[in-house]
Amino acid sequence: MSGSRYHQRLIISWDQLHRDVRELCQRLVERDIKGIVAITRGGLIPAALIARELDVRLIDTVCIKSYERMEQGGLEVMKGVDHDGAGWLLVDDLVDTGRTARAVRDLLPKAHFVTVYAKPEGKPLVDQYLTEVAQDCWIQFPWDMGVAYVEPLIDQGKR
Ligand SMILES: O=P(O)(O)OC[C@H]1O[C@H](OP(=O)(O)OP(=O)(O)O)[C@H](O)[C@@H]1O
Ligand SMILES: O=c1[nH]c(=O)c2nc[nH]c2[nH]1
Ligand SMILES: [Mg+2]
Repeated sequence: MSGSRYHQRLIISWDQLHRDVRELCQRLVERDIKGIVAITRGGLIPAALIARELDVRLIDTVCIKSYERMEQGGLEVMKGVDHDGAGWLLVDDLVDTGRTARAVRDLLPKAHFVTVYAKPEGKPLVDQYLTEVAQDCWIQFPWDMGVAYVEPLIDQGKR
């Protein structure tokens, strides 16, 4: 993270993510949802979990390419949709600077836009989110991590 605008890291486990998405769903359960549009790729996982909780079978995608690791590059919409989002739930894992959200909002202005996590710069662009995270915090998602063996302290030459 040296030299980057991220100075903290928030590790999110699969279990934490699942609990967070379920909590977000508590606030969505009353809505009449035509279908879900997931913003690839990060939105695909919460979208699948939301679809299970709310019994939604119609799922579409908006395919966007923006970040390469922690660096934000040019934003490319690889696939859009042919409607304005009315009645649809638009789902992403997080909103950070809001650049992705702004581009997708233009494509689906009438969708109800939700993310699991939101940082201050991006949060005004979504209709609902569960947890606010500091702007300088990198959220480390479980699909970008793996379980690794940790050497006992006694064997690490700490004594
Ligand atoms: O608010 P922003 O600054 O635009 O950042 C948020 C976006 O960045 C991440 O996607 P990313 O572009 O890394 O692609 P991915 O979902 O395919 O991993 C995340 O899933 C959001 O879509
Ligand atoms: O995995 C991620 N964590 C983040 O905090 C983030 N911000 C933009 N894009 C991101 N991807
Ligand atoms: Mg994304």
